[in-house]
Amino acid sequence: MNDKRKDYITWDEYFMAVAKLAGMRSKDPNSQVGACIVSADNKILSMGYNGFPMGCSDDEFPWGRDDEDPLKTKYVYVTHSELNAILNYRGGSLEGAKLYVSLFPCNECAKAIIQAGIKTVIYDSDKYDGTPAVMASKMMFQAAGVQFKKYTPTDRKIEITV
Ligand SMILES: O=c1[nH]c(=O)n([C@H]2C[C@H](O)[C@@H](COP(=O)(O)O)O2)cc1CO
Ligand SMILES: [Zn+2]
Repeated sequence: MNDKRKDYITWDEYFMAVAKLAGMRSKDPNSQVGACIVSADNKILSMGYNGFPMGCSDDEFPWGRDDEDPLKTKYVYVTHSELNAILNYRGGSLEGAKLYVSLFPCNECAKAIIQAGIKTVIYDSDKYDGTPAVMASKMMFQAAGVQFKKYTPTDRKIEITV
């Protein structure tokens, strides 16, 4: 029994699973998004999920998507998972870091990702591909030299009992 075990999870599986675990904290009834920021040498630096800013109650602010009054929708209040992960990092620079995220970043998050110095984005769902927000993100990432690559799912099911 000198050999190491063989069925350990890969770095990509680990960090995407951590991103999705963070997303499980989201109160959004429609899209739960999680993000995990990792250093170039594979150390987790920060995590985040989509939610309302501190002091803005999950029970009082609206979670709806459609209303003629934009103030009655979540969109004007919610902080995206990627921005939360960037803002949750209190350790200094994110230059050269990688971001794992369960949904392709919108244009506002893309701006923050670029300005934070994050150089690689690994995403899972791209369900808003083709929308102006995602098209703008992709254009900005390309212009700024941020690599983005789709996470390749494996057939491994990661289950945790807590
Ligand atoms: O990059 C993202 N990161 C992120 O956290 N979100 C959040 C904002 C909202 O709470 C939710 C999107 O809501 P919906 O799919 O119902 O439009 O996901 C949305 C995006 C992209 O749209
Ligand atoms: Zn966003």
